[in-house]
Amino acid sequence: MDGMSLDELRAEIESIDQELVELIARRTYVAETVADVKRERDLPTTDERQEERVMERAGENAQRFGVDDNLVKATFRLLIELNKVEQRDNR
Ligand SMILES: C=C(O[C@@H]1C=C(C(=O)O)C=C[C@H]1O)C(=O)O
Repeated sequence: MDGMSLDELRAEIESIDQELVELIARRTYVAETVADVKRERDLPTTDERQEERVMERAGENAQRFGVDDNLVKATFRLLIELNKVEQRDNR
């Protein structure tokens, strides 16, 4: 990163942002498929134990990569909530 111009650094962020959106789209798509399975089995949208596992993993991965775990956990909290809104809308 050292020695890169402001424009080059911003181009790098733009490319990362695109990857992030692609990953969010993939996560949302899989969660929609999870919702289909739940609907078939008459299971509730929310699974608190699974949410705890996801949040714990998020914290562990944040530490592994040396980023603030509150930031990472807040991001995952939002992703989970958005998925549940989407799952409920599709019921
Ligand atoms: C996707 C699921 O549905 C909900 C959303 C979750 C998520 O976004 O990670 C986790 C648990 C559920 O409350 C699931 O059960 O796996």
